[in-house]
Amino acid sequence: MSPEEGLDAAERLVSGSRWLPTPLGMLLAAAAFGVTLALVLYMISPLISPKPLKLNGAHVVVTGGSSGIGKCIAMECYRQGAFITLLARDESKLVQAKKEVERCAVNDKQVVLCISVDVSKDYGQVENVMKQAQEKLGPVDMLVNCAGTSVSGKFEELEMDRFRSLMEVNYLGSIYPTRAVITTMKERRMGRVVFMSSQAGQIGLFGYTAYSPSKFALRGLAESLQMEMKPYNIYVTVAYPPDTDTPGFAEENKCKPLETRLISETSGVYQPEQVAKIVVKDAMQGNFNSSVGTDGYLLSALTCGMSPVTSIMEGLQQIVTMGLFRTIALFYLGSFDSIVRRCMIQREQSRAVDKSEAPPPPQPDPCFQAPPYLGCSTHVLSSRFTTSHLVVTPEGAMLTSGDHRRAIKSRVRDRSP
Ligand SMILES: NC(=O)C1=CN([C@@H]2O[C@H](COP(=O)(O)OP(=O)(O)OC[C@H]3O[C@@H](n4cnc5c(N)ncnc54)[C@H](OP(=O)(O)O)[C@@H]3O)[C@@H](O)[C@H]2O)C=CC1
Ligand SMILES: CCCCCCCCCCCCCCCC(=O)[C@@H](N)CO
Repeated sequence: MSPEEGLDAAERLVSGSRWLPTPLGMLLAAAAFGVTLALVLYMISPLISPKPLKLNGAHVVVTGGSSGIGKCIAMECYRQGAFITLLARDESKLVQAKKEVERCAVNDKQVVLCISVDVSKDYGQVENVMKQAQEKLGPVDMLVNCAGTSVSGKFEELEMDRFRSLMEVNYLGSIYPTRAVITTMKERRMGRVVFMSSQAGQIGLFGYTAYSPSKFALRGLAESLQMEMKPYNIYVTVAYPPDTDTPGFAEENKCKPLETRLISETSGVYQPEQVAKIVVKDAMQGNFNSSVGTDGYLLSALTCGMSPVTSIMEGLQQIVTMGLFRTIALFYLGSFDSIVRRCMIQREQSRAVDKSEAPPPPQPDPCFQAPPYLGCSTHVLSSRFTTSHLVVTPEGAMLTSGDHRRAIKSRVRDRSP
């Protein structure tokens, strides 16, 4: 080879486009790497995921099992062959729920037991009831703490006693039943415990100064308990449902501030059957987190904090999406603040009109918690995410769009002579 030829060859090597990565080549390599990584992660994910619990023949205790979400959870478990104990206070509701659950039987050995008890008052009583249930149906495989209630209202208008009573029912009412079954679960080295929090247990909202803390508390309890119980193969699930169409929800709506209503509308209203299906599936799989709907998914990813992960995919998703979701969240927060501000301005304007133009309105329904307004005007409260028509009636009621509006209308009709 002459020196010129050698130089030529070297030049070809340096500039040799055949060997240098092209953009397409780089893309392919990245894709191959991504696919391999996903495959490896998928293969090792069962190593950190718990072994699913089979419900066939299992004993499931559902507190608050006589109504709403709790009743639907009991029905869902019964459909999978479980034996059920329902706990709640009102005996007639329990008997009615027992009948409904029994209709979901898949074999003729299944039993529904119901016992009346207040889960929030006396630990001794709750312990006794759990003993009775375990004597009849065997050790508890899954405990679903669903007994709970909600009250909304402005901080300074809520009765002082509410702050204590919500903490008692929603928080202590979950501690007592859990404490009563956990020792046996540890001995058997198996079990599932579900806590029913709420999306309002992930974000503090206008009107929920008494309710939200009682649901946030469950998260702290669940994280601590999970760390203690993991070596015993006991898995804890915290469920964070959005508004769900239940008797409890209907009751709550009677006295809900407009702001709370408008903000909650963001994530919609779900059916208890939908919520129950998701919660039961997550509990069986031993997932720490159980969320419902798109907003539920966003909220859970965003508020994962130091909570345990139960699959590698879940962890990866959290890592990748955190910044983006926080950005979206800032827009949501902005829109919630704007709802609150507009409602306040609205009230102040109506109050001013009220002062300048007497006659005094008829007795306002204290449940609306809105000062009496005069005149009938339509305003539009809108944000990027919520658009609702706010109608101020002569009686002082504020009507919003959709179902709430119809519901309130009928209430207004009922009240008028
Ligand atoms: N519906 C919703 O929009 C949402 C609800 N949640 C939560 O889900 C759970 C169930 O709600 P939902 O189905 O709407 O409620 P419901 O009011 O329809 O049912 C509540 C159940 O809990 C029982 N209960 C209440 N207090 C006690 C008590 N002290 N001791 C024993 N049992 C009690 C009730 O029976 P009894 O009164 O006879 O005792 C009833 O069986 C609650 O914890 C709630 O906070 C969370 C997010 C959204
Ligand atoms: C990326 C960020 C996404 C943020 C989405 C935020 C959505 C907030 C909606 C909160 C709804 C609260 C429902 C409470 C339900 C409840 O517990 C009561 N109904 C009980 O009766």
